[in-house]
Amino acid sequence: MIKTNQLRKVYDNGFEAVKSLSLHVNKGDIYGFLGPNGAGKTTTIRMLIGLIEPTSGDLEVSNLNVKKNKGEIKNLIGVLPESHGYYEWMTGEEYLLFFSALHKINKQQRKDKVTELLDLVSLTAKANVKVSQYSRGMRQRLGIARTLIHDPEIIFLDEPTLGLDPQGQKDIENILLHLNQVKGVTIFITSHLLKDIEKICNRVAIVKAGTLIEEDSVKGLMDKYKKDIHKDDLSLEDVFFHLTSDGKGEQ
Ligand SMILES: Nc1ncnc2c1ncn2[C@@H]1O[C@H](COP(=O)(O)OP(=O)(O)OP(=O)(O)O)[C@@H](O)[C@H]1O
Repeated sequence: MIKTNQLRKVYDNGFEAVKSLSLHVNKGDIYGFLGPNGAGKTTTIRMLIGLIEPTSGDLEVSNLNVKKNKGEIKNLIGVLPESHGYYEWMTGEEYLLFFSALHKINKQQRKDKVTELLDLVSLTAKANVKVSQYSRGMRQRLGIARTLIHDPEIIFLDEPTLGLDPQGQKDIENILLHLNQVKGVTIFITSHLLKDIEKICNRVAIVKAGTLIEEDSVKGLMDKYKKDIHKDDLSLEDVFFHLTSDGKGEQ
């Protein structure tokens, strides 16, 4: 579903944020893309969605070369960036109707689609309330609904639970599990909340300083490292720290 081969990004100031990254995301995965701050996660997502050009390397999304098929890929993916603005003066329903029009969804189908999505993210009761009055959790759920307006095959979510309380985090997790299991959407997600990632992801990649350290199923990683980390009830977080901490902070 997503394939990168020796993907590399050197920014204009000469900083190499992503170094020879080869990733494989399968159809139907909930794929956790993990790494400390500054590891290159957002940079990688921006290349995968065609927002910035890689310096070198190949990347495919849905069997299409991203560099050559930007227009087509836009129709196949949904994106929730790390920080994004809302049109505060619109109601939740108006906001989704606006984006369904941008995606050129048939006029008759727009209202039905928006009603379905508001229900999916539990915002039906708030459909006619202005976004300016939404809590952070409601905004994130509305953002997820927005990514789904054109029925994408894959969604990219950059820290969707950032700043949410435990209930807000759980709500997002439940929506993502439903989308994946019932609708078959492939999900590429970054998060620093490793306990949640462990619960919902089937596969993960761990990156550090732009380099891939591991890519495996959650169970595969646990099995691989349990002999090195002597701990009962080993968690993904333990494996993450084992692989990424060297006493140094962000570089
Ligand atoms: N436009 C840019 N020009 C130069 N360097 C950049 C640019 N954007 C990001 N970087 C640097 O590239 C590195 C990777 O940044 P990126 O945002 O991709 O990391 P991240 O893994 O998403 O981090 P976080 O977990 O903090 O969101 C960082 O050191 C960052 O400062």
